[in-house]
Amino acid sequence: MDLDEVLEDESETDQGLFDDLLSGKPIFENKEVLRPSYTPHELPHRTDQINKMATILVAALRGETPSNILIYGKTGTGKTASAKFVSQELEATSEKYDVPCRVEYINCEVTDTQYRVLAQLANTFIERNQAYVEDRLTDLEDLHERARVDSAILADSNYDSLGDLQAEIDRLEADRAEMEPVPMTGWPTDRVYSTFFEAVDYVERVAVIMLDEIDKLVEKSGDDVLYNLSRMNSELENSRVSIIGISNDLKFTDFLDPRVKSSLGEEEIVFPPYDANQLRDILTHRADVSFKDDALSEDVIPLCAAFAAQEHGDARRALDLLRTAGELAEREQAEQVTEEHVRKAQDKIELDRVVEVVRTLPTQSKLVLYAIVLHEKHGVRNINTGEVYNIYKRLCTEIDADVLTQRRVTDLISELDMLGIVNAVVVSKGRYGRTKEISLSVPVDETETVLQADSRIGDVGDVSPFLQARFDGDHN
Ligand SMILES: Nc1ncnc2c1ncn2[C@@H]1O[C@H](COP(=O)(O)OP(=O)(O)OP(=O)(O)O)[C@@H](O)[C@H]1O
Repeated sequence: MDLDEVLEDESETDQGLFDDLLSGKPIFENKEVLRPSYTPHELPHRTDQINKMATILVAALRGETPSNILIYGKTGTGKTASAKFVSQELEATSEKYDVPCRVEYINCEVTDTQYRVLAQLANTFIERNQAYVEDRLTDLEDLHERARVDSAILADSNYDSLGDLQAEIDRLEADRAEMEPVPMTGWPTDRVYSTFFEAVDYVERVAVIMLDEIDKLVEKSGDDVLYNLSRMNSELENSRVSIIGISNDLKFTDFLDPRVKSSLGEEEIVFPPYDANQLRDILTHRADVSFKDDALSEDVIPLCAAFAAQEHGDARRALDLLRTAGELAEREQAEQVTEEHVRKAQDKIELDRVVEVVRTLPTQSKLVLYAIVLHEKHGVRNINTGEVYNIYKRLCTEIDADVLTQRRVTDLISELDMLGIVNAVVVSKGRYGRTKEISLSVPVDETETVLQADSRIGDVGDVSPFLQARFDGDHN
């Protein structure tokens, strides 16, 4: 087949679906760098916090117990990224100097009960101990082989005789047989705790336990696990445990037992929100690696930084905006990312947030919201609670759901208000008292689509004739 034939042949099978998309100049050099999962090697404007953490944790490298640390700061202020960066450095240095030091990271939003936290810790240390025992056994069995040929080599070891050596091998094998992982449910908590305790104390080491989103753990399961972890050191013989707690919520320690509170908060490090200039630096650092040269027009980074600074200085939001703006430009096959793309990205992120919030509402709240949406769709705004309630009741009957009292519905409306989905303002009606005027703060069509995607709400039949009559009656 010559070239012409190949081309002709290809044109028959290849519809050019991807060619168009590939033909534009690429915007990104490496998009992964803008994703939340990426841990940056450089964290501008966090030097003070990183140095402070390192000054406290260096004790671990001296074989001492580092003070416990509590890290506070709003979302997206670099707490997790900084703590992970310091942990990686700590473990790397501990390997370099052969000091046994381990950092265990636990995300308490996922691992949110005392049982799960202890089980995860126990299993990690059991795995480490198993690896340690395997290595030791390999070395000792090798020594045993060689000593059987020439027992003189034992003089350089810790063993006086082949019998001693064999006894140590037997002991390790017995330990190995006993190392049983903790199941993810089913054991009494005491047993999980003592298994973790024995696992961590099996060899000499400093274990730094990093509890990210620690406030979620306390909220869900109380402070027992923190109490148990913080008093372990007085009973451990070989190892030491130190805790780093990370929290968005400055007030969560109010709920702690005073002993836990003072032990956990031995050192406190605050991560303040970033201002627009700092966000600009952070974005510039990341953009250098993630975008092609000249892919960003001049005002893109300052605008992303300004938008994110308005939202409590959140670096995650700033990076999301930059990545989404880049993706929108890529989709349009634009040569450059522009201010317009950033504005569209801002709208898109906001809409995604709303969709997520609405999608995860409980059914009753969805019904109340649907009642408000239906009013808006019929051009009726600023309705009062009674009007919402009437349609809500009708919707409940349609899908056979329990009908809540008007008082409960009022509470649900307040919750929707707090989530930023509706706007409920109290207005005075003179001598008729005060009433709430409720309107939707989010786009009506998208909200309706998300609500209808719920299988129960999707079952609502055609309510428009009923609604039309009602609206006509009430508002004309
Ligand atoms: N100084 C910085 N330099 C570079 N990237 C940063 C910096 N601070 C934060 N980031 C990035 O911002 C995103 C959010 O940071 P991080 O997860 O550390 O925030 P956080 O304070 O732990 O937030 P949350 O409490 O919501 O978990 C991550 O992608 C992180 O890499």
